[in-house]
Amino acid sequence: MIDYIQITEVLDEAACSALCAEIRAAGGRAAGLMGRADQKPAWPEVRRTRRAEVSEATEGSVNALLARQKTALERHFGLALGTCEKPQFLHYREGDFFVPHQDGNTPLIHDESRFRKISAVMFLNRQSDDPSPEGYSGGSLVLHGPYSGPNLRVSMPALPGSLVAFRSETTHEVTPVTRNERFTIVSWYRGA
Ligand SMILES: O=C(O)CCC(=O)C(=O)O
Ligand SMILES: [Fe+2]
Repeated sequence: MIDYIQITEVLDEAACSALCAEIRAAGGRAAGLMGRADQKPAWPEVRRTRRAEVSEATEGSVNALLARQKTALERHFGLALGTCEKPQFLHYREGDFFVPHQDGNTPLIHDESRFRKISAVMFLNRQSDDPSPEGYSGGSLVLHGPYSGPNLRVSMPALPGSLVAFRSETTHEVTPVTRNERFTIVSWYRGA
C-alpha cells in the first residue's frame, strides 16, 4: 500500500492563478538536487524544472499555509512533525520531469535529507488532456510502491489548490510534461 493524503482547497482559484503568474514572471533557475555544495548546481538528466524565487510575502504566506496543515498530517501519518523546509516554487515546461527518487528519510545517505519526514506538493494548475490554455498534459506525480511489494504506481490527482503529502522515503516521479506549463510548490516537514 502507498500511504498518502490529499487535502483539497488549501488554496483558492485566485491564489493559484496569482502564484502561477508570480512564478512565471520570476523566471527561475534550473532546480538542483539536495547534496553537497560543491556538486554541480543542476542535473538535467535527473531533474528538469525551473525553481523560482518569489517575494518574501508570498513565501511567508505559503509557510503559514504549510504550518496550518501540520496537525492533519501528524494525525494521518502518526508522526510528530516540526518545521517545514523553505518551499520550492516549481515551473515545469514542455519536456520537464523528475525521475523516480526519494526525498529523504532513507538510510542511503547522510545529508540534510535525513531530516525530511513528510513531502508535500501543492498543485497550482490543472492537468487536462483537452487543449485548455491553463491546463497541462503529462507531468503526473506518480508514487511507487515499496520495492519489496507488488509493482504499484499511483498517479496523484492534480487538483489545483490541493496538497498531496506522503512519507519522504516513498519513491515518486514527475513524468515529462507533454503540453503547456505545470506549476507546483513543494516542501518537506521535518521531524519534531
Ligand atoms: O513537482 C512535483 O510534483 C514534485 C517534485 C518533487 O518530487 C521534488 O521536488 O522532490
Ligand atoms: Fe520529490
